[in-house]
Amino acid sequence: MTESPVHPALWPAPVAAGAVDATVTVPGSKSVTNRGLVLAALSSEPGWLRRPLRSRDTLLMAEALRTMGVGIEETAPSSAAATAGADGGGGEAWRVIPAGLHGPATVDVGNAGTVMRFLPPVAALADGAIRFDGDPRSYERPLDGVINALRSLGARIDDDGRGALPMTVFGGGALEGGAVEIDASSSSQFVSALLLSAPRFNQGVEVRHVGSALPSMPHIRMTVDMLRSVGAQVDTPESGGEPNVWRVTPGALLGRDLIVEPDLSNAQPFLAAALVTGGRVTIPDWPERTTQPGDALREIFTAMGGSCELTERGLTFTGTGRVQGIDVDLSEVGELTPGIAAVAALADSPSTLRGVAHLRLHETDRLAALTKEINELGGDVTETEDGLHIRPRPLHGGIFHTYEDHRLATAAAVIGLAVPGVQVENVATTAKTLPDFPALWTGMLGEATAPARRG
Ligand SMILES: O=C(O)C1=C[C@@H](OP(=O)(O)O)[C@@H](O)[C@H](O)C1
Ligand SMILES: C=C(OP(=O)(O)O)C(=O)O
Repeated sequence: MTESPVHPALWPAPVAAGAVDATVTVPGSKSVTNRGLVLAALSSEPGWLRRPLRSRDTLLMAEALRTMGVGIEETAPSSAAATAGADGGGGEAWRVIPAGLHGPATVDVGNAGTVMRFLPPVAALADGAIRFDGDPRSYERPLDGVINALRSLGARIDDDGRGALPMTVFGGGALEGGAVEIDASSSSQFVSALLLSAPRFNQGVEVRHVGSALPSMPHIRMTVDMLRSVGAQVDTPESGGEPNVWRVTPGALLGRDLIVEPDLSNAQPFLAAALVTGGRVTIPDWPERTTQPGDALREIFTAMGGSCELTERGLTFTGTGRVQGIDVDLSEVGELTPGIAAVAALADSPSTLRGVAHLRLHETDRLAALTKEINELGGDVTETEDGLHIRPRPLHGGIFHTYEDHRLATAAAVIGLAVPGVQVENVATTAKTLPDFPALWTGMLGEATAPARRG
């Protein structure tokens, strides 16, 4: 159904005139916003999401829930409330009003992993047929773990036999739930999907992961934390349970008032700008404690050549002007890989990025795309079985193709800071999670720059 948006235009990535020195306010987290929407929709009372991310992935989530009957109202804060920060900082808020979930409905997942994985369990609780469709790439992304688990928990689902989109969930108004085994080694989102809806299953759920290592564990912790914050009882391996087993007890969820944290993975290109230009970037509202994987950037980028400080102003990252390569296992924080690869391509020593074989099934095959695009600029990147080996080389300008992958586009912009003539194909694809990226980027570069320390 939905054709993915085509924006073939080339965006000339700006070269940094010197060391950046900027404060960049990053919009809300995709992962928190979409979990917040699902949990609020399943609650027994209305709730609020303040500073929600408004991007393609989150608007698709909101629209899908609306088509199943949930009320999601946009509220623009009064100017007085905005000044006082009463809405959590002056941004828009969403009021979510749960209602009886029903079909018939059609859900457009776009290419959002969170929408295609988190909503089938919600649809199984609805009354009526819910059809799921999306961008061509969504047909290729793994969904079998969710489909098979839901079938074994009592749902009726018609797909074309591949265990993938498009498909229809025939909701019966309730789902039995219970114990289920899944192999979630291709996406942690399978586990998150089952846990998020489980308080509403008659028997709750016991999810047992069987298979090779689970990626993106912080995202599962985010799911558990957010479930607990709306009153769900969750047992986890970390809380003394069995390894690889999560249990959710059935029960009503509370409506709550959630202020969405800035998206720390989307802070990555801006922090990378400080690193590669030997400058300084502050991200306001960086949380002191968070389950977001982007928090790991403090350690990873420090190891690559900088220092950071968390104060009441936010996180300030300061580059030294020297960028070192890194040997790092990114299995917990896979979505940071494109941005780290971009910095590694500009470093003064080789890097090995490991533990991210599952990135071949993300928005695009990220390992193949990064290898091809960096090498076409003169780089020396090879794919390994589970990651990338990057040997820095002097790079030159050229077209950087982005394969409708927001993180390929932001990675290209980072390289463009140091390499004249990089043209980013379809920079508008950043709208998946960061619609204002080009304006934020030029805004950052428009703030004071000091003579570059790099080189
Ligand atoms: O649950 C989430 O919000 C996410 C989980 C991760 O998915 P995978 O485990 O499929 O990598 C991550 O890469 C994605 O960007 C967001
Ligand atoms: C993998 C990602 O997204 P999705 O939620 O579509 O899986 C990502 O944002 O890097």
